[in-house]
Amino acid sequence: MTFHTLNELIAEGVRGRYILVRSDLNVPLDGSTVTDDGRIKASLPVLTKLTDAGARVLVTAHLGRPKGAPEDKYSLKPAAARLAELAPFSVTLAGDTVGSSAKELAASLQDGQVLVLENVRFDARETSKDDAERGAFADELVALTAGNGAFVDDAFGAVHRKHASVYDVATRLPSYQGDLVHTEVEVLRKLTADTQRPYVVVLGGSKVSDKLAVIDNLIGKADTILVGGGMLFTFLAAEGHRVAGSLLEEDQIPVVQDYLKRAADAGTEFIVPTDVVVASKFAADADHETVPADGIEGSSFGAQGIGLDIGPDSAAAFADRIKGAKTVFWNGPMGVFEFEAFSGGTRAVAKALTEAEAFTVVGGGDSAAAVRTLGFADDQFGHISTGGGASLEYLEGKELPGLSVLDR
Ligand SMILES: Nc1ncnc2c1ncn2[C@@H]1O[C@H](COP(=O)(O)OP(=O)(O)O)[C@@H](O)[C@H]1O
Ligand SMILES: O=C(OP(=O)(O)O)[C@H](O)COP(=O)(O)O
Repeated sequence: MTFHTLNELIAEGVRGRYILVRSDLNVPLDGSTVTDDGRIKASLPVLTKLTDAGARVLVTAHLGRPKGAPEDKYSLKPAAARLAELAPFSVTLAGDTVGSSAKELAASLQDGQVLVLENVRFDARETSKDDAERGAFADELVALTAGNGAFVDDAFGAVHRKHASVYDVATRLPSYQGDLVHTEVEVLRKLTADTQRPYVVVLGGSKVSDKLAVIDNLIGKADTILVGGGMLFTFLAAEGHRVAGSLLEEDQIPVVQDYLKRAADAGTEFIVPTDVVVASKFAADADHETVPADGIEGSSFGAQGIGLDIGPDSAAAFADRIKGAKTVFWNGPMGVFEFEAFSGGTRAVAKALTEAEAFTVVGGGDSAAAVRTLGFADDQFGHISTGGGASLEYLEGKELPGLSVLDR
């Protein structure tokens, strides 16, 4: 695939033009505080280049997974405020996405200024499976560019989503690849073109069904897949164990059983935790204890117990595998690292990556936030990617709608 670049767009001239930029501002929040601004910082260079060149920039972005209607807790307010603090240009947030506020503020936008539109997922059409519905929303976004606009996709974390602000707008406007997307794709392209083995993939996090789907194509590609985070319970259930109140995708149990069956023949080894930290409730101050992975319901909390981290034996086994690898890709925290009591597995995995003599990539909004929150520095890893699901889908060899739509 070849893409029109941001530099080409700037060379064509952007002064006075409305440039629609899809950024990934999906940052972790604690109330209205941004707890990791990595994605905002990663979005700055493209916005700075465009504003320096005199563009009127309209930023589209999502935050979380609202249900197609405005919800205060998913507002881009905190992200836009942090962007405004960091940016050398003026930033305003519209009160809506394509409504009267967006239209009025866009109309009065000056050269070199940025208007962030409210969370695109406040409109159900953004994520609709229906092409016409998404198209109608894309038309309204494009209308804000006043007839002479262009589109820049710089939201690497969302390139695997066939959503209106990622995909459909690119079919309606001259479209360009942002520098962040370019850099991220280059790193992953090199990783897939020349994978040094052993190649270890570490998976965790809470987007369990998304990630279980990705594993299918990693079987036969990765030498070892370490399974932690929320998805480990579906693996334990697939092995016939009871997981009490832990995260479980019951309908995925047969899928995981199939993975486990196919893996050995394909030369991929799954390593599933042998011990788990079980808590009385989902809270920072919950009572907790470490139990064998096949004894979760036997913890003091019985059927109420929730597995919130991998146990220390599993963390040590994972660390060993990671240290023996030549390539490591990690997406998804091993546990609820936001609570200190359940951060041990994530910390151990992060430390092992920093100690491995390997090319290491950490992908995902929360995974990147985790390593920084736990005190690691970005330069201790080969690459910290802004996209978790997007990176994984790239590595499994899937076509990413947000990239293929930009192919010239
Ligand atoms: N056992 C678990 N139960 C519930 N949530 C978990 C568990 N392990 C990890 N998580 C949560 O997963 C979240 C990150 O998941 P995800 O969004 O999939 O990762 P990323 O953003 O890195 O792709 C974190 O907020 C963490 O608290
Ligand atoms: O946080 C994101 O993905 P990630 O958790 O896989 O890194 C992106 O912003 C995409 O969000 P989505 O998975 O709700 O489409």
